[in-house]
Amino acid sequence: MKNYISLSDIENFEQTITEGLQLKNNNTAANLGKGKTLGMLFFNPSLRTRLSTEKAAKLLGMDVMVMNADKDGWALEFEDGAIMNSNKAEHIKEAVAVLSQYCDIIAVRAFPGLEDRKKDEEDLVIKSFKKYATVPVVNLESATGHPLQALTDAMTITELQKTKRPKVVLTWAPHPRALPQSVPNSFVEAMHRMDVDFVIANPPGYDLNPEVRKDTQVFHDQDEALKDADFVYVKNWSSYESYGKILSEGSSWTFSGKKMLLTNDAKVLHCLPVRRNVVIADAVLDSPNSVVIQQAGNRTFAAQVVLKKLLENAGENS
Ligand SMILES: NCCC[C@H](NC(=O)CCC(=O)O)C(=O)O
Ligand SMILES: NC(=O)OP(=O)(O)O
Repeated sequence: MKNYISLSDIENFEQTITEGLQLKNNNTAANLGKGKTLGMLFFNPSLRTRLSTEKAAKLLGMDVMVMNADKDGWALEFEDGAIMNSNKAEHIKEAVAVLSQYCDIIAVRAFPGLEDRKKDEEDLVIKSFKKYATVPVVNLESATGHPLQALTDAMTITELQKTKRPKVVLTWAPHPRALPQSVPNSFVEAMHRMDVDFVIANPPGYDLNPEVRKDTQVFHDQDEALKDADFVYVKNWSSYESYGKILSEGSSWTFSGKKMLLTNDAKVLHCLPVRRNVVIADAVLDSPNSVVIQQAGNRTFAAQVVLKKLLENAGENS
């Protein structure tokens, strides 16, 4: 693996899931990253991604540098040929070229603006890092995807599945703020690469990008979709069609104890942070069906297997 920008950078998905779960039980790569540095740049807040990726790097023996690039760095210009006489002090070309000398792997978080669909779909920040970096680049959640989260989700389902082909439901839930489609996009991509019976439930107007969901069955009736589910992934996202908009409060879509009864005693996943009693009810989050803490724990090992593959590839090429 040269970079980890999207799930498609993983060649053998099943093998990667297995390797991630093996690392959880037995850290066989504790020295692989000795003398190497991971640099992480955050343009948005984070708890899990920041700390689990730092931990993963340290489990591989790497040094880690973290920067809140939105607050502490110079305002970056991304446009080619820009005349920089306004508020942007540094061009991405210099910034990334410099970072590539300090770091052996660069990881970046940059959420979408959710105002201009075309612009967000260009995923300019992460793509620019990839373009100008001379070292591998990792996506810590970009405008269109959150592939470290999706690998974690796939590992968690694999770890917990009791049947060969479980039913997995991705359901939309309400939220007071407009959120990215990045997490559901990458989760859909992950489910397409697993042997699962996968469906999506969301209100009308919230259908995800057709290029991502492909031929996945979409229910606009949540109760119908939840029937016999073995895993329910609850997540809010803003509208893709009416781009970035909140179309309805949709409180009837909150994942409650009553909704839980429609499922096959399903395990409930969420990437966190979760708004209690808006997205998922206390009765569910505080029940044994909720696996959100185990899921967040797996973030470390998803990050570890990705960093391991990037280090191995760099080692082969040096
Ligand atoms: N990576 C975890 C999710 C990050 C982001 N959630 C948020 O911004 C929630 C913040 C809030 O609840 O106000 C999202 O949905 O993509
Ligand atoms: N799930 C996730 O990415 O969490 P953070 O936003 O806290 O990193």
